[in-house]
Amino acid sequence: MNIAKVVVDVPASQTDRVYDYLIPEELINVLQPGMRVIVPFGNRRIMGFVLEISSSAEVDKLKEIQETMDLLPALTPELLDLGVWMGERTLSFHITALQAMLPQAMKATYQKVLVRTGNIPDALLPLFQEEDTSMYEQFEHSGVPLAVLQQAIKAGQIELRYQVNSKETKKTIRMIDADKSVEELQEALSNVNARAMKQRALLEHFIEEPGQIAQKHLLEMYETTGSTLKPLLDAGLLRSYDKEVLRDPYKDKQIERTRPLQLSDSQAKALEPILESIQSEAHEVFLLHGVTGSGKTEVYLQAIQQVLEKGQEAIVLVPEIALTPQTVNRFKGRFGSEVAVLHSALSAGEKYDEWRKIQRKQVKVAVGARSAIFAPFENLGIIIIDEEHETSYKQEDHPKYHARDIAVFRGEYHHAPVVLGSATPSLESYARAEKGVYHMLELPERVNHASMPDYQIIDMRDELHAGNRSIFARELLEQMKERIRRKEQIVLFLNRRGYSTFVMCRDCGHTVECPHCDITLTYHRSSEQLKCHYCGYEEQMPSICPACESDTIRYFGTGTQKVEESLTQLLPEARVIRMDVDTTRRKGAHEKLLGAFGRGEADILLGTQMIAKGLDFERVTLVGVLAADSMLHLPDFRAAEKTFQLLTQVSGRAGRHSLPGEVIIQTYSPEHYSVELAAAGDYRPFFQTEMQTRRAFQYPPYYYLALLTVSHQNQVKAMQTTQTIVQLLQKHLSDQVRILGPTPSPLARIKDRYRFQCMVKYKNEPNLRDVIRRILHHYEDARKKEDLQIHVDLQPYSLM
Ligand SMILES: Nc1ncnc2c1ncn2[C@@H]1O[C@H](COP(=O)(O)OP(=O)(O)OP(=O)(O)O)[C@@H](O)[C@H]1O
Ligand SMILES: [Zn+2]
Ligand SMILES: [Zn+2]
Repeated sequence: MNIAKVVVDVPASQTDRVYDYLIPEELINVLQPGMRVIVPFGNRRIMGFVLEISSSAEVDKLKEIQETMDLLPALTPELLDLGVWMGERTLSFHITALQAMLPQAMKATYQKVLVRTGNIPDALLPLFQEEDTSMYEQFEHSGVPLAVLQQAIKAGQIELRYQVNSKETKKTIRMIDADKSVEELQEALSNVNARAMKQRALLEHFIEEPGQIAQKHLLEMYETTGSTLKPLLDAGLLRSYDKEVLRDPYKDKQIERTRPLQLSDSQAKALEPILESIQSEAHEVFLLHGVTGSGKTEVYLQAIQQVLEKGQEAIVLVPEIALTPQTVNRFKGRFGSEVAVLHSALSAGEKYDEWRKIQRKQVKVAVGARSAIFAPFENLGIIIIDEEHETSYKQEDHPKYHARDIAVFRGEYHHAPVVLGSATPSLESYARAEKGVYHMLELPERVNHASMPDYQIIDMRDELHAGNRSIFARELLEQMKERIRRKEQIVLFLNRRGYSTFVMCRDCGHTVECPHCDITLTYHRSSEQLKCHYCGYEEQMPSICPACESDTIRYFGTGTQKVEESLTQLLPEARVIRMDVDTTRRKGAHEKLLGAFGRGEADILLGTQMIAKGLDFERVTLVGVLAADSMLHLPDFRAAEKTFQLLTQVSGRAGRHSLPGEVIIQTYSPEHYSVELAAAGDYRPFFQTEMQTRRAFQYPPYYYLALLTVSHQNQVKAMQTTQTIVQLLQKHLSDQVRILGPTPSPLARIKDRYRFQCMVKYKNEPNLRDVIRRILHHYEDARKKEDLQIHVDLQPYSLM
């Protein structure tokens, strides 16, 4: 068993295979599948994953593995299997799929450090001496066999950490400890001037309470500063050093512990089959369809509790924008320090620390956005995907996986249930549940007998005809005044997607576009700049029209800033909190703003997508949607579905507790079924209507899609390549497929590259992946040498 099968970190189709390497003497019995190693490749040293240890090789002359990066596998056997499957499914390189499962910090350049975490064996003592850490290099020069170190690591006595060579990944705190015996300190104390009270106090501290203490804490305790400490350090009585700490971003927060609630009848009914699946270890996918405020989270919590009682682990996925402190606290409140949170707002280092807690089995629940689906648990008892319809569960970069598919893979592997929860399930999932592929569970009512809110749809064209040119319909303004009078709260939602503030000349109609992309520039008021959201291009807002030189060039559209200004004019008494990318850029800002709103420090919460989900505030009784149809006109077959989902979610913030809620929807398309049916608050009629459209136009869930996008600086080249690809597809696929294209992409040019696409619609095409793989292979040279790009997205969510 001295051969390792290795996938190397060279993402290209020629190298997308397994290589054999010889395991050197000192790594035999140390290397395990899932560890990363450094191997010679050509004339380079590169990283690779060990997939398997074997006794036979394909070829005779083998190169040797140079060193190992890990002493504990970075990927479990399950995740190694998943890597193969994911690579196949998403047409990604195997190495890309494997890398995607690790936290960012592990992909960067690193430095290995050994950290003392228990009583260490004698052989390793010299490495540490008095310190708690030792550079790995020292170990390499020590002559101690790797197996000894590995044993100590497995026994939890030492930990191997990757310190990324950037500041943010490593967090240390300054510690102070006595550097002399208690007797010596006592003697020193008698020599300290009696008037140096604070110095004496510090020395007395270490006499009475020997042991290390954080400097900050020590100084606070004795209400003194570093200048008191310094003479004691200089005299060698005390010593200071930095200690690495595992960051816990939620540590300092007091989170109130909660207990399981008495379930309503329908909650209990929904929980029952999930518990059964957990108990009997029979994998099943559940679709928990529950209206907003129906208590889905409580069902998740109680299912997780059962899993923990069985000694198993749980993954909970929440969309990025719903990963608010409020959401996190619901899990932390129930399971305390058993919970790790994987959130993209954390620094790379913080994320890495949370990941390590999972790897080291210090936690049992992982709550996080999409990539948390790869949490390296080995005894999973349940996977929950909340708001399962969210398109952010699909990764847009390679590997282009959907978290739902990964969840099902892992659920099958662990014989564990997967629970997909939503008030507005994706059409794909609901259709599967109707067919019996998924097990449908329903929560048709809100908890505590709270009723669903009342709806009003307001046609903004009527407002205009009646002479109202403001952003707010008269009715909405009246209702807002009323709520403020009653000391209730209001949520105002403005959908920014597809509704940007663009600049147009009133005289000639000229709009200012990005010189590199076929898209209008967006006006940013704070900097008076026009920006391109695709390539980052910026220019000064012009004062005269570049086309006709008239000075009537203005910005159009409604941004949150503009709404806020209007509110100040029309409702000067209202206290407004605005939440958008601008006001939440700073770390912790999100939490602060929501906290203030929760404490009633504002009457109106005005925001974009980020306030649509997960918020549960008792006094919110009015929700206003300012532009319901802004998304309807996007070139996306899911436009109606997304509109319906968003309207339902936002509306769901109103009247969740004892006070009744009301929703006012402003729109220019009041007759559109997605607006009407969202107002009716009924999912099924929407599902049925939308399914008919999908069937008629041959879209999912009736058909599968593959989207190929070709881009090149030369427009003709991009077009012709797409044309050839279409011909190849036609030749090699069955007659059942429909191939659309070549057509220019909706975003026809980005960063000076022209983009063309073709779309394959199919029901059953077992050859498809092979054919596409061959096409990609065929263009491999051109992609490298001529800078041709071909992107393949199977089951795409972004069609732009
Ligand atoms: N059995 C119960 N008894 C009392 N209160 C409950 C119960 N279940 C849930 N709640 C409370 O009801 C409120 C709404 O529940 P929850 O937020 O879980 O609903 P949800 O279905 O996840 O809603 P949404 O989809 O809108 O986020 C919460 O404040 C929750 O604490
Ligand atoms: Zn003009
Ligand atoms: Zn641009």
